[in-house]
Amino acid sequence: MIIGQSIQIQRILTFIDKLSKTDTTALIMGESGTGKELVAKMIHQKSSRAEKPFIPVNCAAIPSELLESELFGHEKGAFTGAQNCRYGRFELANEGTIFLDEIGDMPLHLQVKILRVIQEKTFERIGGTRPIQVNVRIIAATNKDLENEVKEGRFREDLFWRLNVVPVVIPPLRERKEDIPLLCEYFINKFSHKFGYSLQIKPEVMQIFLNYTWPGNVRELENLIERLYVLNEGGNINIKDIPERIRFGENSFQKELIPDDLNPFSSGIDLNEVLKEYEKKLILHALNLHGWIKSRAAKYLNINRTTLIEKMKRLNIKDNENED
Ligand SMILES: Nc1ncnc2c1ncn2[C@@H]1O[C@H](COP(=O)(O)OP(=O)(O)OP(=O)(O)O)[C@@H](O)[C@H]1O
Repeated sequence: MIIGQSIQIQRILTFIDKLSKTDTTALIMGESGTGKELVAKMIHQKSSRAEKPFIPVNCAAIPSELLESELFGHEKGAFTGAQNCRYGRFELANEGTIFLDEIGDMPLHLQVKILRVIQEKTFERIGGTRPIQVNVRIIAATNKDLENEVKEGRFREDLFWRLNVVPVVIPPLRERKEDIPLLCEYFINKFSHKFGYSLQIKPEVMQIFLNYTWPGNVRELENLIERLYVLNEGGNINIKDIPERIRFGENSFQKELIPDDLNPFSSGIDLNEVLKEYEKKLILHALNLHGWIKSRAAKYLNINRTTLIEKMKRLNIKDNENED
């Protein structure tokens, strides 16, 4: 089930409906963990091939020297150790769907064979001469910029255009934050069946989730909820239960970058947090420069003494006992 109320997810659901009524090749693009395999499975399950196999192949996880035999199989005696004839995944997926995950990592010589399967619906097993006919729908996915891979010569342009007939782009979770509460609810519900108890996320924790950038996308959120189930036997989830990486992730990263005004903040800026840190630095600088005499430091900063005291309290700057 694909969860999400964002416009982007609603649009993807419409795409899935349309794609499941046809037999065209589809290309799903998105960062790791955004749900590419889930979308591919859903297209298959809603299609007329639903009763037939859905065969996923992670092209990046299988060493390139094994990938060809994994995909296309081999004849008996095709190479040392090939004692029996072996069916490849294309044959196993016959009448169903093959999901070629991480297709951007597929070696060029295999891209040619894939192109031929798309165009002619035939291939040969390794060591074989007899063309084998298959009726397989191909859905491919990638987290790479395939157009760029084409430019760099690592991906065949003809295959790119063949795959890119109907591109589906799944945006990262940080670009559809309105899906986060729904996804939390969905995973809490899912794991409550497995663990036999439930969790509640406090609003301040949800705020942290909304501020975080989720580089591992939905998979990271799902893993976090499972982890919270393992470590907390039910009840409320408080801020202290959340790993520091998520609690302070972006902020601790930014703190290191503050001295350099023009640093490239690759994943966005929490302006209030950065300004607060910068203000604290300037106030500490002024206080140190003037021996922690607040009236002088305030004058140096061109603010009132009372404003300085107020700011020191807010920024948690401990007084150095030097009263003026
Ligand atoms: N919108 C969603 N609703 C419910 N579950 C989701 C959603 N998106 C992703 N998931 C879940 O998140 C996990 C990761 O999704 P999936 O494996 O489909 O991602 P992927 O993009 O194929 O990742 P990778 O590129 O690393 O292979 C899965 O458990 C999947 O069920």
